Amino acid sequence: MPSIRAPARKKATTLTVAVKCRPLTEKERGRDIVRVNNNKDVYERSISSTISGVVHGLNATVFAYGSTGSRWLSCDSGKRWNQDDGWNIRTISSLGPLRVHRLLKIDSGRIAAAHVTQVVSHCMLYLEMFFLNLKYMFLMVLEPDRGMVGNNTTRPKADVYERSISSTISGVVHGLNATVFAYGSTGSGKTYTMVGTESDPGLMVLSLNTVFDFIKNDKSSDEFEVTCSYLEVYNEVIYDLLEKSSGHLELREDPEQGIIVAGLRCIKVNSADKIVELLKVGNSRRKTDSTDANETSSRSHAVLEITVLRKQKRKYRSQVIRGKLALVDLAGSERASETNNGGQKLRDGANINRSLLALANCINALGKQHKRGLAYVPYRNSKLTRILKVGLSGNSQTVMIATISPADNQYHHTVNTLKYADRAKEIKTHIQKNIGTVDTHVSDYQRMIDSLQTEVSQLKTQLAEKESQLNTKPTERPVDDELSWLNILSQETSENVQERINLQKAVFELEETNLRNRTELQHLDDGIAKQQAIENDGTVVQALMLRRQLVLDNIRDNDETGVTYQKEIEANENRRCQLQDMIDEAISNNANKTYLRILSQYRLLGMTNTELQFEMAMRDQVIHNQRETQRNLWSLLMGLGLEEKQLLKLAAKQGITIEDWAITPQLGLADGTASWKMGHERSIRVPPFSTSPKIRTGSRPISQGSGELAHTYCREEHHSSYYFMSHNSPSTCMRLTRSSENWLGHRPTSPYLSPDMRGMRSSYGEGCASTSPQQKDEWNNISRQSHEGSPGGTSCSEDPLSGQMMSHNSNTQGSCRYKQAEQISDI
Ligand SMILES: Nc1ncnc2c1ncn2[C@@H]1O[C@H](COP(=O)(O)OP(=O)(O)OP(=O)(O)O)[C@@H](O)[C@H]1O
Repeated sequence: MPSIRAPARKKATTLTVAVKCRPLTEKERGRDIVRVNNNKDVYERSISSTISGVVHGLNATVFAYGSTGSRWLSCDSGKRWNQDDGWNIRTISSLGPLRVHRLLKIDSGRIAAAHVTQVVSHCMLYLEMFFLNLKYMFLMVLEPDRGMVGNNTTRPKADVYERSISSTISGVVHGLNATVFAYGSTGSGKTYTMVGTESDPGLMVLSLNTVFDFIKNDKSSDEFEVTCSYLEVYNEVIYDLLEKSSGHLELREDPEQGIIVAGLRCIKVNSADKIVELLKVGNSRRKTDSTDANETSSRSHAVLEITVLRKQKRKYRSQVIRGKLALVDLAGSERASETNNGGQKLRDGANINRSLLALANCINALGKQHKRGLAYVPYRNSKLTRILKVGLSGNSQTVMIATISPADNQYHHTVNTLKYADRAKEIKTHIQKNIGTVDTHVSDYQRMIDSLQTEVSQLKTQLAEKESQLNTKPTERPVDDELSWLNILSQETSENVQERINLQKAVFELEETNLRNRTELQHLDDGIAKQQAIENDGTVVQALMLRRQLVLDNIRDNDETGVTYQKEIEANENRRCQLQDMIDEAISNNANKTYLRILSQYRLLGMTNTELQFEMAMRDQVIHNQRETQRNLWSLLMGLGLEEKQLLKLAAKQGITIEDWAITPQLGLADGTASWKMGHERSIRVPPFSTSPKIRTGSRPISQGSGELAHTYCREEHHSSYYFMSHNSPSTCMRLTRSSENWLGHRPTSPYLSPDMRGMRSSYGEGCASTSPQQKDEWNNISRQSHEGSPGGTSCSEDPLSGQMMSHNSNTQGSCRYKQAEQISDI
């Protein structure tokens, strides 16, 4: 019986941006250019009583009057407010949370900050200030007490914490995601803010205390489980800080959980102290170095992730909610001239700057409110931005702490940081509770990957044994050299695969964005034509034209980026061919067949693993889209005037369970014994650049067995034909059978298919953008051949890695795949 679950309610929220200024260091004495000017007094003494009238239904207007030139907003300035600066309380509406803005002010190269703080309950108060130079408003500005770094006279971090993120953190125990990251130039105090010291613990420690305090004081019968992981991204490689000698880790995308790092150690913890211990160990492994700008400069980005699983036992059923908290300490942006670095440090710096630039570009794209949804957000340009993706635009309540230095020589960095912080305020995220059951489709894939990983680790052990044997035989030294050379090749191959996957995904996302843009363009054209023909409202037409131009500009920009990606894909493909030739040659020349076979198999499994992740990401994307469609369907139903109660009653009559308050991701994917009347809708991705997404109705659900989640079928899944791999001996072939219980050695088609096949694959821009009827037929033929071409559904094609012919097996999946091909061919 299909169970139906409602889409979790989403709440739009904006990034909370706090600016934190560190104290001067001894070296910087007397070079302070930052003033945090507290205007509380001004407020208290002049307008607070006026404002409090607002909650009693009175309107209030405050304006400043005075001659030009005075921009200070302090009580002693004599001339309080300046008209040019334009104090302007614009909107006062009843009921709503209080908005407190603090202001940063740039004046003739000196930076000053002013803030307005006052709590006026139940009244939304927008205060805006305009300055001649730059205009900044922040939710909060955290100033240092007047003192020097090291004199321990700075404002206690607990204060910062209380005022900025404690409420965000407590959401985590209620199933919400939260991200807190510190952003600023090198030496501005990011690590101090996030990690802290023994006497002045950072936000990481304070957050953990909040989480555990909550759990300790919880009076319900809920069970809690807290796990923690700690990773660093150094030179674009991810390492596990909780592993003594961590290997390189890979990123994987999950529609529910966002980006996850495969193989990252998650440790169960039951006290904040335990995590602090782990933090200490992790920090000692972190790559730091001394530079001219900072004696202990972090050369990597570190991410501490705390997951809180809360098992709620309810009367009728139990549910699990999962909140995740990511605390990120970024490496600092730096100028080579300031750090005086050379060699490895210079290279590290370049990598740090590249990933921070990628982050800045994402913030820019996301912060352009008028362009929201139109511009492509280049998350894929760095591991850091992929890790922060959920925090920047997904299901997360996010706090950005912009750290600045008060010293004059940091002026440009400070302005830069403030610029990005200002932009980041516009970024919107959507938070929703993570309520779920464990047996989602993800667990199937996870099992498959786990099984592959087990195999990979077994092969690793065999390799290590073989290597130690070789090391004990001096006569075999040349073989040893050859082997390490092969290892390098193997490593390069896997990097090449990873790069290809990233590029494919980037193209995929880019075209997804442009698909939306083109859909909007079509609607705009229709709207303009209608306006011109019927209503002829000049203002509306002008507005539509303006929007049209904006959309067109974005399409052009995105297309240009797409061309660059295509070039990179070609270069990547050429490199792959070179690597393959080298490996093949080595295999045919080398006598140590056993070792090479293991090595080759190891390499293939590694690639299979990566490809599976690609496959999963694609599927996840489809599932994600489908959920969106269902959400829309649900809204439609509600919009039709149907009451939730009626709907639930109707569903109950049909024997359909509706979990909680609405419909399920499985809507329309029933197993045939029960059906949702409006169900079986299936969102199918249309080729890029077509005019509108289509929703299919009435097609028979394809199921792999009762109770199992059916999968969404769409164009990008077509590359997932599974086949046997034939190596030296057929007996060593991996069995590629798909079952809902177990995935053994499945191998989806390589991203490096023969050109014909590739043309049909998910690489948008290759296959999808221009799929002609002829191509569709060709694809369908290939698909049919591969699934029913030979007895038992076995057919042959070239091994993309070895060039040998391989048999394809279409097991039970075959007929389903053939159905998919038919469905696609009508699009
Ligand atoms: N609020 C503060 N109170 C006291 N000392 C501070 C404060 N903030 C920073 N510092 C000190 O300033 C120096 C630089 O800080 P920190 O290492 O945190 O900078 P960072 O931004 O993380 O630099 P990088 O990006 O190079 O790692 C350190 O010596 C730190 O102890």
